[in-house]
Amino acid sequence: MTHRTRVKICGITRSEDLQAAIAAGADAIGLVFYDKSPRFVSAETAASLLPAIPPFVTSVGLFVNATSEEVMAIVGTAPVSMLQFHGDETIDQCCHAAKAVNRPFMRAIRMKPGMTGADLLEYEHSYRAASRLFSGILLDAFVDGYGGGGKVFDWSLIPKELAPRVVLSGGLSVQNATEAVLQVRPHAVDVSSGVELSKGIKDPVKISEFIRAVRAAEHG
Ligand SMILES: O=C(O)c1ccccc1N[C@@H]1O[C@H](COP(=O)(O)O)[C@@H](O)[C@H]1O
Repeated sequence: MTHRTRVKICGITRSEDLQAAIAAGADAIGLVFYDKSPRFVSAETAASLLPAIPPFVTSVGLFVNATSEEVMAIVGTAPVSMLQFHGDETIDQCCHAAKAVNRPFMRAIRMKPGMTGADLLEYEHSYRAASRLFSGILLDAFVDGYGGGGKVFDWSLIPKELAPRVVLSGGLSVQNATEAVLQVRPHAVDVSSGVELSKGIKDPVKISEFIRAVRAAEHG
């Protein structure tokens, strides 16, 4: 049986980009609540976008070093269905914030030079043991500014046994999506800058070609 690789389109800031992602078949929509990001959306903007997200499409709120109180305030206004912690948060901070809003969460791990597959297995194990709200790890390249840098990391570092539970991100695009899915066989892929016209502005053509490239790999 072929696995259907889930696709998250991250960094949506505008209604027309949201519509394009949904029409193309995205499984998840990422909203960046990090005010230093060019893809930042306020809780109010996010709240205005959320009603257009249909059932069975997950809304993901991305946070970088936010306090539990800040997460509570944002989710109170914009009730996303899942959290993504993409900064330097500790395990305790992630678990505490997720518990405060009773939402499942993903932990982004930025692949620092020297990080090994064993480190990834250890991270996953520690988070899983720490909270029932932990949903999985997202792997990204290590870039300045925490994320959205369009940089690819060495996929061969991902242990085979971990791949089916991983969200793969970092520099994915129409050009490498098929190869990424064929090589890694991740649970899901996450893309932001690779489907943009300019920072924070998505390209509907690139979104639909990206999802088509992922689907093509599923039969490869
Ligand atoms: O998109 C951002 O601006 C961002 C800022 C801070 C942390 C994470 C951010 N985005 C996430 O980074 C990865 C990789 O993005 P890209 O595809 O390489 O551009 C992805 O998960 C984004 O959601």
